[in-house]
Amino acid sequence: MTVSTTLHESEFGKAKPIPGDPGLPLLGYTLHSMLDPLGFSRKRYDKYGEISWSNTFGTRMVSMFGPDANQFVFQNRGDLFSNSQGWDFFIGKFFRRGIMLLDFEEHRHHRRIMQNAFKKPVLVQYLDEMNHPIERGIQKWLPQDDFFVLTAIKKLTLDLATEVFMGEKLGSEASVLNKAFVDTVRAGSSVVRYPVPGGRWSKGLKGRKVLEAYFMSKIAEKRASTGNDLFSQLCRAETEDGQKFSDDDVVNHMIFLMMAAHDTSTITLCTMFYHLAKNPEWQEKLRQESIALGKGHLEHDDLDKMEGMTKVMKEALRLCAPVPSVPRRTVKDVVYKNTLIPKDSLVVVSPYFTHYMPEYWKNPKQFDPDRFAEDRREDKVHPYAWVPFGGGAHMCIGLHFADLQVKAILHQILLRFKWSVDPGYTMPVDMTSLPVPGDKLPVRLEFI
Ligand code: HEM
Repeated sequence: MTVSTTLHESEFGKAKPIPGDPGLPLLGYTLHSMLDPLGFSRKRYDKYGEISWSNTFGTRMVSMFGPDANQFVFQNRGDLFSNSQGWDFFIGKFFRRGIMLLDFEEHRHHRRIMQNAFKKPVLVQYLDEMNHPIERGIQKWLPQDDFFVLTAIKKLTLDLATEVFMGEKLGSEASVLNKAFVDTVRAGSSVVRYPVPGGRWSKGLKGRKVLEAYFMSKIAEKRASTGNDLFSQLCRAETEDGQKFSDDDVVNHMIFLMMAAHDTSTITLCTMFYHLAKNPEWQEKLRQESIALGKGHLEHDDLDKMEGMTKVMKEALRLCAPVPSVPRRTVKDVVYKNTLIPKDSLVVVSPYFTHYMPEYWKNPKQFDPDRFAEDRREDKVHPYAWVPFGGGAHMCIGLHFADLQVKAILHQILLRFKWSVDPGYTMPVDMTSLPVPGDKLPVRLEFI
């Protein structure tokens, strides 16, 4: 692979411009990329190869496809790509100064502090704190023919976030916070991207203010507490040389973390639910695995024992990457495989597209968890072929948290319920924001 991190005279001379075309007047390829992102990306890849430009979302966007491109962008050797300038257009107003929107040395500094809130002993505590609220949540579920999985899982993960992240027992304050949080998250996908009264954008700005005021009002109490919730952990988090977060940092990181954790875990669980409904033999296999464990609540040491569940989770993350594409902006001229990406280009890599490349995956559209079995390990064909959590300096800090949360929830559900869909059913995926079941995924839910 001829990639370089610094632009030498000789490379600059030889480098070609990025191929591409603008698409329709005004709209460009916005509709294509929202309605059928996979088909659209495949056409671009077949026509132009790994890198091409188009007009999408009212701006010139450079798409980079495949594992080599993922590696180049995620590794970001030489600090070529800015995260903050990439994400800013989409979520900057609502999640400003969240860790994913920081760059380079400042980002590394914040990450070193935050890492302390995600170490193994802390994760063990999060899991302990989570099991009872999960049980309380799913005990309220009742067997029915049209059980909407997305609605139920969203509520469960949001309630968990309030308890495990904020340390709030559910009451009137929690529902105000939940609403503020939902409004803030929804605003990122507004079509009208300015504050029309009553519109998504202005609700998002209001929601952000409510969250800021709430977190700020609790800081002193949390700094003094010995609580196990993420909020207390961030207040206490400290590097070996004594670096800590300021009050503003804690507030910004909490608001970002709530968002990063909630939708992504919900999407993963919905995808697992769907494929386990379509493949009842896998559902039963996982149930037997959970029964064999012999306990109602999963503990941290059990995570690696859940072999079947691990494979199904990996396959769900492959089939539906919760963060389907990841933006960056070049802060200098960059040469990638002899193509010049000029400074200030909006660049997007696509875990979603990579996960469906037949060049790397056997029958990529098929649900086949055993592709992750030790004797196959299709994901090992390239270190950046399976990238639901990204890679490099900004790689998801919550990936182990996600693992334990998703598994702890699914374990309890499997022990209590079975679920199915009609054989002809196919779940529509709404890709206008993050990929969610377009029909909220109705299943037939029964007690086992
Ligand atoms: C299945 C669930 C999840 C998926 C698929 C996922 C995916 C991702 C991806 C792709 C990124 C990289 C974005 C980039 O490079 O610009 C990321 C970053 C991040 N994720 Fe996750 N995530 C998940 C769950 C979580 C959870 C549960 C948490 C917190 C508890 C979390 C916290 C974060 C944070 C803080 C970052 C930014 C890290 C940084 O910039 O240094 N994520 N996630």
